[in-house]
Amino acid sequence: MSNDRTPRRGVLLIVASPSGAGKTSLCRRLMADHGNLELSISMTTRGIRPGEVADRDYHFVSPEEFQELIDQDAFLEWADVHGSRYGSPRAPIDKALEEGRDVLFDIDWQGAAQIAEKCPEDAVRVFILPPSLQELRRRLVTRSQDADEVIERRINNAKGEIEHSDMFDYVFVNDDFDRSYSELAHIYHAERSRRFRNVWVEAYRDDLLQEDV
Ligand SMILES: Nc1nc2c(ncn2[C@@H]2O[C@H](COP(=O)(O)OP(=O)(O)O)[C@@H](O)[C@H]2O)c(=O)[nH]1
Ligand SMILES: Nc1ncnc2c1ncn2[C@@H]1O[C@H](COP(=O)(O)OP(=O)(O)O)[C@@H](O)[C@H]1O
Repeated sequence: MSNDRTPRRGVLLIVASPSGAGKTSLCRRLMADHGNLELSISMTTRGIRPGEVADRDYHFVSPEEFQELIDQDAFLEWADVHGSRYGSPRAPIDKALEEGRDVLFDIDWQGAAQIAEKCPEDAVRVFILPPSLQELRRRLVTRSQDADEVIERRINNAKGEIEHSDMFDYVFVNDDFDRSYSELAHIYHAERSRRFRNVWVEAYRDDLLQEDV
């Protein structure tokens, strides 16, 4: 019997939340724990923050470069968020899927909707809620990477984003970090195990049925 677990159909795991609810921290840990999961590194026109690394956290580009990429149809999805443009480059996603890997997206509800429409079977949408808006503010202030007016803008946008949580497949509250991480990891594991993604199972099952006992 072969132990080869390919071919398989990859998961497009989309994690969204209002800014500050904790999606980046949860996604980083999920990536660290799962070698087969690749983070989709977005392009953005926003400026780099202290502590961020270009091409690790985002590909930082000018508005003109971003527009050129739209014209070339280089994005699986893109959207205007908090006054900047963000998009998921298509090529690395296609490559990861071809190689049997899963792809993780830290994107907003607009991007989640576009991917779910284009790839309805592969997309799994997870929305993370904050324990309260007051706690959201506290986390944004504690993260201390944004100017005061940027934080206010993000808090003002939070309700609009939370309103869209009803289009997501899974929703949970990020109160205790470890408990929330376990919830996210369980969702990923269950989705990864779905039969239709594990294309190899069919041949494996046939081998089992033909085995002499
Ligand atoms: N549609 C879309 N949204 C993105 C993409 N990359 C990031 N975002 C979203 O843009 C918003 C702002 O992201 P960011 O500037 O990193 O701020 P943060 O959420 O406070 O860490 C968040 O909701 C991200 O999930 C992308 O490629 N496409
Ligand atoms: N469960 C949690 N409890 C307390 N603080 C948290 C929790 N999850 C994340 N944080 C902190 O909140 C801040 C915002 O988290 P981050 O992951 O950057 O959010 P987002 O990517 O959604 O904007 C960070 O300083 C992070 O360490």
